[in-house]
Amino acid sequence: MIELRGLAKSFGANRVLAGIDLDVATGESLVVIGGSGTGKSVLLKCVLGLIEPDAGTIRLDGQDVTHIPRDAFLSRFGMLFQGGALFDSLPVWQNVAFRHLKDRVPRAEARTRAIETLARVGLPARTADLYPAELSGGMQKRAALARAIAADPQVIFFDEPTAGLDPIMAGVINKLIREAVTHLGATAITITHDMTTVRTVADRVGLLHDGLLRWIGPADDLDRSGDPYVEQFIHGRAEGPIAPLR
Ligand SMILES: Nc1ncnc2c1ncn2[C@@H]1O[C@H](COP(=O)(O)OP(=O)(O)OP(=O)(O)O)[C@@H](O)[C@H]1O
Repeated sequence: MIELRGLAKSFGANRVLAGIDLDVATGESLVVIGGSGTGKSVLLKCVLGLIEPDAGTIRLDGQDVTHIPRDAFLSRFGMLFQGGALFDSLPVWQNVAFRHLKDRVPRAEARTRAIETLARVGLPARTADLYPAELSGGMQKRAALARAIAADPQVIFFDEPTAGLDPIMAGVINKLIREAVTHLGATAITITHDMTTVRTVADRVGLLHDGLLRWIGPADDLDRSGDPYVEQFIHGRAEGPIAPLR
C-alpha cells in the first residue's frame, strides 16, 4: 500500500505538485495520465526518493519512506525507465540478474533465474549472452521489463513503457506488464500517454492537472467520467481545457 498525503513540489516559481493525496492499494495497478509537463515523472521521482518534496508524506505499508534505509527501500521496487536504460556494458542476463548479483546470489543460480525471467517476457535463452546493443528496440524493452520484475518487487513503476514502440510491440509490452503485475501481485504505478496502455494495464486511472489529481476512478469509468479534462485526453483533442505546450 502506497499512501501520499499533501505531496508538494515546486521548482522556483514553477509549482509542479500542489498537494497530492493518493492511496494505491497492494496489488492495484494505477495509471497516471496527464498533459506534457504536468509532473507525472516528478511524482514518481518523489516516491523513489530521487527528488525531495517540499511538503507531504509518502508511506509504504504504513512506514514513512524517509525512515526506511535506502537500499532496503529500493530492493522492494522494480522500475522500467523510459527508454529501457539497460547497462550497455553488461550482457542481457547480468542486466536482468543485477539485483540478485548485488545480493550475492551465486552466479550460476542468478543466471538460471535470469533466463527463466527472460522466458516470462518471451525472450529465448540465446538472448542471455547478447549485449543490449545487439537487441532490437522491442527486445530491449522486454529485457528491461525482465529486469524490473526479476527480483519479485513489491512495487513496480513503469515510466512510458511503450514510448518508441510500434503498435504491435506496444500491445505485447502492455500485455506482459498486465501479466507481470497480476503474477507478482505487485502494486504498480504507470505513467503514460498511450491510451492502449491505460486500457490494458489500469485498474484505476488518475489524471494529473495543475498540480493535483483532478480525476481519479476505475478504468471502467473512464468513458463516462463527465470530466472535460479526461474527455480531451482520452480522445486526443487539441481543443479543450488542457492547453497544449507548443
Ligand atoms: N530537476 C528539475 N529541475 C527543475 N524543473 C524540473 C525538474 N524536473 C522536472 N521539472 C519541471 O517539472 C515539470 C514537470 O515535469 P515532469 O517531467 O514531471 O512532467 P511529465 O508530466 O512527466 O511530462 P511528460 O509527459 O512530457 O514526460 C516541468 O515543468 C519540468 O520542467
